[in-house]
Amino acid sequence: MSKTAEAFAPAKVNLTLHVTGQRADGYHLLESLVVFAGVGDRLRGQLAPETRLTVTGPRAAGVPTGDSNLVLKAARLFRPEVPVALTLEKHLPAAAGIGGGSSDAAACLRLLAQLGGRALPPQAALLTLGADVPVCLAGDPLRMAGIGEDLSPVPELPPLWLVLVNPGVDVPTPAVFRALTNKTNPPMPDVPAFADAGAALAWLAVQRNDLEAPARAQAPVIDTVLAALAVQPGCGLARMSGSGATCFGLFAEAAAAAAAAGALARAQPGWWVTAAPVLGRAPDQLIRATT
Ligand SMILES: C[C@@](CO)(OP(=O)(O)O)[C@H](O)COP(=O)(O)OP(=O)(O)OC[C@H]1O[C@@H](n2ccc(N)nc2=O)[C@H](O)[C@@H]1O
Ligand SMILES: Nc1ncnc2c1ncn2[C@@H]1O[C@H](COP(=O)(O)OP(=O)(O)O)[C@@H](O)[C@H]1O
Repeated sequence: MSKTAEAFAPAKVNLTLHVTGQRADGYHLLESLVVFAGVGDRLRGQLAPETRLTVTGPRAAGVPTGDSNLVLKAARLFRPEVPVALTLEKHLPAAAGIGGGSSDAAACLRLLAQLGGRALPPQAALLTLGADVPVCLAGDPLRMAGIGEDLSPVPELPPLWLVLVNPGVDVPTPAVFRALTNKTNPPMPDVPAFADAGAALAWLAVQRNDLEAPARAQAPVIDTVLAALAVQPGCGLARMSGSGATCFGLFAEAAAAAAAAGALARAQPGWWVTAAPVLGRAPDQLIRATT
């Protein structure tokens, strides 16, 4: 039987996202505290005569299955090729500010490195897939700067839980960056070591997501989502992730997060709502050989 492996592609969440400048090529300079959630897509692979991709799962609709899928773009970075039959099980909404495609690409790189016994491609190659791919490949809570290539460690975070909410509107990333009027906003201070979840929430509350205002202007339902999250018992912070439209509530208690997710799902059956822990440092848990 040929070798198989499975990789988890967790949702990426920008707990903060400060836009501090713009490069000559138009890309924006960011400073972001990035974490990963215990909810995500799954990618399974088996060595095969040639590379092919099947997309399944509850959020498969609308995800490209051909060459524009970031999984196939990632697979193509291996030269010579590692031919593999891939099944991507989509659980995350696409184009939603939680890096679904970037995290899938990172999962594919881990999977092919494992199955083919190869080294991971260099960082310059990763950036050709997307600015979020290096942080997704690292898979750790990190401070992200530059356009996404400059990653540095942060002190271990206290246990925290997320409620992720996507109202089902599309806000394309380039359009949100284009609509941002002030490109030079104050930087994000160094992330301190937090004594507990309360200290982390207090620090995060005075940081920002600079893309929230332009995204809200394009999709006013984001205001409704943020307001609905903020009033949930135990919600310490409600903010948008990335370029939206997914927003998160941050909680110190798992039970409060689960209760909030239940209440929001009942009140808004058309929204994608899920509760999940913030993952700690354990990128090796993101891949496992299945034979
Ligand atoms: C905004 C962020 C924050 O983590 O997240 P998402 O909203 O995508 O999840 C990312 O920087 C997005 O990363 P990613 O989605 O990989 O972006 P890319 O495909 O490289 O770029 C899409 C487009 O966004 C704009 N872009 C992206 C990154 C950046 N630092 N500056 C930009 O101006 C550019 O217009 C680019 O053409
Ligand atoms: N595996 C994939 N999953 C989701 N979207 C993908 C994938 N491959 C390519 N795409 C395309 O990438 C775009 C960005 O998707 P995604 O990474 O989920 O969003 P975001 O950058 O907002 O976090 C989508 O418009 C989608 O068409």
